[in-house]
Formats: sequence, C-alpha cells, structure tokens
Amino acid sequence: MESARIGVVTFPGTLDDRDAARAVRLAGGTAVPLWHADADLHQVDAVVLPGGFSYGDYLRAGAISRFAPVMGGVVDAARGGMPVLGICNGFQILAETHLLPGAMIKNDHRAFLCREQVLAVQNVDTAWTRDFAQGERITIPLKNQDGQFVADEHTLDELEAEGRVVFRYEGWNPNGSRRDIAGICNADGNVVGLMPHPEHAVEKGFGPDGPQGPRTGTDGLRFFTSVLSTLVRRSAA
Ligand SMILES: NC(=O)CC[C@H](N)C(=O)O
Repeated sequence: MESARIGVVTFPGTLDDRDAARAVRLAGGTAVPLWHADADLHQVDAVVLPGGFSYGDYLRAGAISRFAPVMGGVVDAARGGMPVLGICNGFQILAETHLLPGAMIKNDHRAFLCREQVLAVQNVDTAWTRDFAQGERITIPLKNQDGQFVADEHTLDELEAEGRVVFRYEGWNPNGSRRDIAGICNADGNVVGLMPHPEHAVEKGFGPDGPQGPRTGTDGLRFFTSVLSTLVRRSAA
C-alpha cells in the first residue's frame, strides 16, 4: 500500500498544523494540507484537526470553525468511519460539531497553562491508540486556556460504561475536567479528541523529558503510527 494520506486542516488562527504534518511524516505517512475553505477532502484516508486559536477563539473556541466548508466533508467522512483526531482546539471543534459529546470551558483556575502532562491510556481499541498498551502512562505537552471538559452526569456515565474515556489526567487534574478526562472517542472509536498535544512529542530534542533524559520523550508519535496501522489493517480486511 502507498503511504496513507493524512489530511491536516488549517483554519485562520491554527498554530500547530506544521507540527502535526511533521508528526505524520515522521510516522511514515503522507501529510496532505487541507484549508478551512476546501469543499472536499482531497482523497485523504484520515484527518487531523490541529491545535491553535481558529478564528481567534471568538464566540467560543471551535464555535466558528464548526461552520467552515471543510468541516462538512470531515463530519460526513467521520460518520462513514474515517479516522479523525482533534488535538486541543481540534477537540474543541469536534465537540462543537457534536461528533464528540460534551464541551470545553475555561480552565477552573482561569489561566492559560503550559506543561508536560502525564496521561493514563484507557482505551487502546481506537483508530489512534492501538500502538499503546492499556493503562500505559505517557507524557505529552498540554497548553490551553479552555481545557476544562464538562458534560452532564448521564453523558459521563455513558462514556465510562462504553469505554469511551480514552485518556485521563494522571497525578494532577490541570483544568478541572470532569472525572479527570483528557480525551474521549465516539462510539466507533474512529473519532478521538484530546486536549494535550501529541504532535509536540514526536522527535528527540524537541519534546518533553523521557526515560532517556531531557527532551527524549516521543510518546506522541504513536498516535500517528497507530492510525497508519489502523489504515493498513482496514485495507487488508
Ligand atoms: N493550544 C491550543 O490548541 C489552544 C486551544 C484553545 N484555543 C485554548 O486556548 O483553549
């Protein structure tokens, strides 16, 4: 199979599209730039909605991006099973489109926070997490102001019962998210959203501290190798 085509969407105000595209390439995929105004998805096999401040976070983070032309194609493709990963602002956009439940509000301490964050991997049966081990602790950067995941109790219970909590904050809850939730998926596991940033932990020398010393952490790379192996399995099936 040719290297899979992973679309990386840029909205006005997106920050992390270059890092996301680089992560795709380091994992062995082909990064395909998608623009917010694109009417179609250029035959991509999966989509990453990267972090940033799309449309300046005006009204509410992700609230305007939801109506960008490219999102029509992303929503249809996601409903048809295409893998979609929303990172930080991308997660906020996925919540606004209702591909994922709940909402992101201001951090409980009201400040922008940037830190290396430990997560516990809770579900390795998604398109983006199959290269992790169940219960594994990973470290990737977190940087946001609207990172507090909220949902009603019924929705939270449903997410837990269906195994759709994919990541939980470990050690410290950095923003007041309900039940320490850092990331969730849809019922089919093809759509995953999380607040921390895997694309900033893919290359030695630039990411968080890791087992081999300062800036050796590359846990984020496995999101991108996971989706490539998901796509290979699908094409073999
Ligand atoms: N790093 C980001 O993607 C920032 C996300 C978002 N706009 C926030 O501050 O909450």
